[in-house]
Amino acid sequence: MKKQKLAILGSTGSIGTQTLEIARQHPDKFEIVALTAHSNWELLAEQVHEFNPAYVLISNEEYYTNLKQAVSGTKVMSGAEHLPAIASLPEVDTVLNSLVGFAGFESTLEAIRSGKKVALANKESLVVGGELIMAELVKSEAQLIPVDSEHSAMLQCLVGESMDDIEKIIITASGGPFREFSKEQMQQVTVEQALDHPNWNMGAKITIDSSTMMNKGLEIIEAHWLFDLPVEKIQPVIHPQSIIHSMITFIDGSSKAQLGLPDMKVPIIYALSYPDRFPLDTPRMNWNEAQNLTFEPVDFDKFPCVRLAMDSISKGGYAPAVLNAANEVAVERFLNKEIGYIHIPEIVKESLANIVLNDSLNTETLKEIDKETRSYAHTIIK
Ligand SMILES: NC(=O)C1=CN([C@@H]2O[C@H](COP(=O)(O)OP(=O)(O)OC[C@H]3O[C@@H](n4cnc5c(N)ncnc54)[C@H](OP(=O)(O)O)[C@@H]3O)[C@@H](O)[C@H]2O)C=CC1
Ligand SMILES: CC(=O)[C@@H](O)[C@H](O)COP(=O)(O)O
Ligand SMILES: [Mn+2]
Repeated sequence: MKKQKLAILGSTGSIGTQTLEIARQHPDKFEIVALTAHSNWELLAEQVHEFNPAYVLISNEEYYTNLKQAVSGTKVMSGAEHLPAIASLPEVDTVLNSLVGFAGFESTLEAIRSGKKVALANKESLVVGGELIMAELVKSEAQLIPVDSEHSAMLQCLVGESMDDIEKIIITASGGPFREFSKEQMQQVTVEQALDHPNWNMGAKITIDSSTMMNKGLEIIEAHWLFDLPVEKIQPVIHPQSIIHSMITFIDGSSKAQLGLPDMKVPIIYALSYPDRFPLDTPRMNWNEAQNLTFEPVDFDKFPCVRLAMDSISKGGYAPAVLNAANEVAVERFLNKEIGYIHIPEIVKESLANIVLNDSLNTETLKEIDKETRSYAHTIIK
């Protein structure tokens, strides 16, 4: 079998390193052509020594010299502006986009324009520019396969089904570390508490998003674009065990669910092997050990970010990009202990109310609105 040639954008992160674990298990199936990181040049250099890619890029130029001196036999590049070029390298079959935030958008777009198979972890790409990405997808031979666990579950439930038969998607949410907190307790939340996700070990930004449930809001927007469904047909439900990764209810009342331990290697390998499956050596569910699978409604009052995200997609245009940029700034400032936890939804709400652009959507104005919103959000914080 011909090896799948991979470019992993964000190879030093949580998803990137797990993708490399999969490549390590399957040296006969994957060849690593390109790796990128932002600042962690030491880990990137180790990855280069192990996987020997033809290209390596460090987006933070400060670390170019360190990286260049640490590796040989690989083309070393620096600067975030070159990420889309890595995503469209002619020798690459599959782009695994595990960058975090808006920084991943242009690479997704470019990978699709150049006809790649795109295994997409970077949900923010679809949040900010879903309309542009889906328009490019229909024009090219590219494939867009979600890595996000819920969307992978949806895709797996939809194999062999007709899209017309979907009544609704049930997107599950763990509820994060503050599921049982009162609104008063939420006022005192610390960074350490918010980074302590009950089920998943992930990068810092998505872990904070899970705690505010903005993650679920972003994922509803992601599902809206991936499966071409109105937001009203995507219902979030709290499932604290994170065993059911999502469900589809069909027009005859039947529902399908995809289950498994909370382990991102499963959706990652599914995206890489789709439409086939590759074996994966990872822990299995023990079905003899009884475990309760429970469900609760989402408390939209305690987690206002979910509604803000749903409203932003209903508003359309640039609103989701404003939501995303304000959230990225608020999360970063919270992680730096510069604002309180409860300020995160406030900053997003105020940005959405004040930044409006009615122009038709394109990449350049998307970049401008992202920049403008970031600057506005920092101003509110001041
Ligand atoms: N982790 C998970 O389990 C899941 C993650 N996702 C999504 O996948 C994406 C990646 O998440 P995760 O792996 O947790 O994130 P991490 O923070 O762990 O990793 C992010 C990666 O992107 C690089 N990076 C960070 N900032 C920039 C930037 N400005 N420009 C270019 N590269 C950058 C980092 O480099 P460096 O290490 O040098 O900083 C790192 O390689 C996110 O969109 C997230 O929402 C979705 C579902 C599950
Ligand atoms: C693993 C994954 O896909 C994350 O997006 C996960 O869903 C986060 O958990 P929450 O359900 O708490 O947002
Ligand atoms: Mn998810």
